[in-house]
Amino acid sequence: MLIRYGVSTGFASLGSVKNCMLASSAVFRRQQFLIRSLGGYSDHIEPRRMQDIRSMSGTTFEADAENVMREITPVLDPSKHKGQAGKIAVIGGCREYTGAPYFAAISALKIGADLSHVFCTKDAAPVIKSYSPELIVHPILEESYNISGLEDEERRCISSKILAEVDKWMERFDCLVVGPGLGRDPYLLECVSEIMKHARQSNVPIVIDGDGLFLVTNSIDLVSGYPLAVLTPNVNEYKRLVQKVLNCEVNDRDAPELLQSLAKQIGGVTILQKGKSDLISDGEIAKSVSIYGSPRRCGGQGDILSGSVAVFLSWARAKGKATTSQMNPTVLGCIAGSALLRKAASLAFKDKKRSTLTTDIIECLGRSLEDICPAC
Ligand SMILES: NC(=O)C1=CN([C@@H]2O[C@H](COP(=O)(O)OP(=O)(O)OC[C@H]3O[C@@H](n4cnc5c(N)ncnc54)[C@H](OP(=O)(O)O)[C@@H]3O)[C@@H](O)[C@H]2O)[C@@H](O)CC1
Ligand SMILES: Nc1ncnc2c1ncn2[C@@H]1O[C@H](COP(=O)(O)OP(=O)(O)OP(=O)(O)O)[C@@H](O)[C@H]1O
Ligand SMILES: [Mg+2]
Repeated sequence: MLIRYGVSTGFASLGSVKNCMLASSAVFRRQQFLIRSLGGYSDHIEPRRMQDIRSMSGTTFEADAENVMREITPVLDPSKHKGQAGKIAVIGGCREYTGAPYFAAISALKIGADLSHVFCTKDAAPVIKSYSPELIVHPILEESYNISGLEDEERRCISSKILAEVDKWMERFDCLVVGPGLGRDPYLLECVSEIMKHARQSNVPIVIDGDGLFLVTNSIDLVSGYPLAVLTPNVNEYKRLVQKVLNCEVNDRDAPELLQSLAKQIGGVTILQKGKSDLISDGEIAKSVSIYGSPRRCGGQGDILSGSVAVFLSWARAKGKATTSQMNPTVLGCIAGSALLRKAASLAFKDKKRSTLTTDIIECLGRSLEDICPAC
């Protein structure tokens, strides 16, 4: 028997700035949100799903993260060749920040990607290389201070050389991570905008974090309507994004609804809102990951997350329709990346307590994944 559920299926209105400000009926909005979260596109809802919807009104959208990981993590098959488990590129690393791109890139390898590249500024490259021989580091990006005094034509020439260098590799990458330790130099960000446009033309997924979010918040067209874009904002980055796109303030009461409407408003990108619980939405469904992590808030954990999401998203895409959950691969990647980081942080904290650092968490990534998906 089908029950007529008297609400419109359209969630688009929630995405509008107007609705954000005129949030008059919390109950009505929650009903709409819950329907979408269950993947409901019809206005006919079966009784069991109605019950599900009611039971979810305590905002329990917890993802079955371990099953997601099991489903998308590839088996270690001797017939596979180098590269098939993932080729990731991090665009980040400048004079100030060398740790962040390293954390993202090395995390991708520790989880199981085969190759991890870093495209950074010339100053940052020797430092990042010295952290690890495993990373392939391209010293190609330029900041304004390095090209000051050059004519516009010469600057344009340098930009096109940078772009050509990244393009040589682009088609080979399974995912880009844009932003960890990128800095905010205007000339550098202009080049990175072009790199993102090329990635988009080549259908390469892009995880955007840190200063990449600063860039995207001010140039939302770079990601708008691109379903392979994943934004991973922390508290500050999320506030800035909401203010810019929805023209309203963040309010904890309707957090999942607001997130969902933000993702929808940016044309169906996936957003992983980091916090005490990580909330994930692609504008259609919303999930949370609340596995206990660590009370240590040392810098760099978001960088691990961006590298992890890139790997899991690549794996989820490679699985294609073979996953039973029917969820968007970008959402699956976010769920798995968030859960793994939290597990690793919890393991590291057990051992190191107050002295837990990001490098300790990275050392626990392998063991955390092994507990859920044994290699053999
Ligand atoms: N080792 C490295 O190389 C690392 C480099 N990194 C790179 O740095 C770049 C800038 O990224 P970001 O995260 O520092 O900038 P942003 O989000 O503006 O925060 C700035 C300030 O906001 C505050 N604040 C933060 N969280 C908050 C919260 N939950 N709730 C409340 N307040 C909060 C806090 O300020 P405070 O508490 O001091 O006032 C914080 O200091 C970017 O490229 C990134 O990748 C990092 O990845 C770390 C490791
Ligand atoms: N209050 C919290 N309690 C538990 N876990 C948290 C909390 N805040 C963040 N996290 C976890 O830490 C991860 C990184 O989030 P965080 O907000 O530190 O990112 P970030 O500020 O971008 O980090 P980074 O220092 O790398 O830039 C999140 O995925 C989340 O799982
Ligand atoms: Mg960050």
